[in-house]
Amino acid sequence: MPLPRHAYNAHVHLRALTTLHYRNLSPATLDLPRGITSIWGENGAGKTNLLEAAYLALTGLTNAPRVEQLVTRGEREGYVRADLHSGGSTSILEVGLARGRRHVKVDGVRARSSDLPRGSAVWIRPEDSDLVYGSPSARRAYLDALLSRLSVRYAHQLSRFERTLTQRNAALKSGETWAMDVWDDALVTLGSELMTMRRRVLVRLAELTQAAHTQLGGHKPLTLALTESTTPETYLADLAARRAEELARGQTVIGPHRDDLALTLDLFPAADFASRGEARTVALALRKAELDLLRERYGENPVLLIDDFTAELDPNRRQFLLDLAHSVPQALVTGTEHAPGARLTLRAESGTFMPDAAQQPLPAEATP
Ligand SMILES: Nc1ncnc2c1ncn2[C@@H]1O[C@H](COP(=O)(O)OP(=O)(O)OP(=O)(O)O)[C@@H](O)[C@H]1O
Repeated sequence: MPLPRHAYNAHVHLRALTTLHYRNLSPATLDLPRGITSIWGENGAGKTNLLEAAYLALTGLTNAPRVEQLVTRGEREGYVRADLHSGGSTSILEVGLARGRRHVKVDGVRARSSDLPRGSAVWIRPEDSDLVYGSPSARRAYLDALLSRLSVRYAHQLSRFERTLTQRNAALKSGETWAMDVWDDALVTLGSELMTMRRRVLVRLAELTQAAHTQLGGHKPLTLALTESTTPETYLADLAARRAEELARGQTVIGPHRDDLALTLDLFPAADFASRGEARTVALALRKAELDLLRERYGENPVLLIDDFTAELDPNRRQFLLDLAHSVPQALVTGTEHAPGARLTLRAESGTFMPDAAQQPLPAEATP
């Protein structure tokens, strides 16, 4: 079923993306129209790097384990900048990468990563199947990242929880239990709030994921549920009951850091039983739900970043991706061939992106 075009009026428009010393990308500013920008080229040309740079500049987020990896080898510092039109005005979002850290500015003023508009982009990647096949930590990371983008409070409480957990684990390892009640109280307060917020979001996330799964032609019933190691109501008592085990293992064995987002297909755990195609369909449904939740939360359409639509061999799923790209006001779509219906087509080659003369551009749309 084709998706409605431009279901929401308000949207963000990434007008230009600048990169300097970012991975293999040549320093450049790319002017980007609304509609689909197709970026195509051979393996290793830098297509993923460009989407990663756009995601970082828009949201302040990265999947890279270390910031150093983002800086061009041999350089000391890197930089990305997004000229973002949203809500009638244009903001300049800048992320500097230096000494292993991200340095953020919004309109020239120093800011925190959390000040960037976290609902401004959704990134769909071939690796998303790891959400289904990977360990619980991959699904927890998806849930935590999504909730952190929906709620500044969640992001804040999550980082406080993680700090408290580290300190509590250190106390367990050293056997210094004299302050354990203090750690327990802090952990339970923070962890219970995280669990409650996860439960609340899960209801809508499940509805939206199931709807997208059906749209994608997934035939088996899909369910999403939280597998919880404890509950807000029993957390404190459960910690006390597990104290001896925790001391023996030197770590906190229950809490939201141990929970999972259980995905079942036809009542069987998708992680163990889904076929490769079924897993890909579930992963795409989760990303579509992320897009829907972000636009419900912020009332704006995020910029959609689709990495390697050509990796999608199933015709239904490939069409779904292209329909999705057409259903939002702006999408950057990479692949080893060009995406049909693009307003701008860029040929990627060794970290450079040149307008593709062979592709007839569509007429530009008026911008406010
Ligand atoms: N920090 C870095 N400095 C320089 N080059 C890097 C850095 N990090 C990654 N690269 C290189 O960037 C190149 C392009 O990677 P990228 O994943 O963007 O390619 P791609 O066009 O998406 O390819 P594919 O179609 O295979 O996914 C790779 O050859 C990689 O080695």
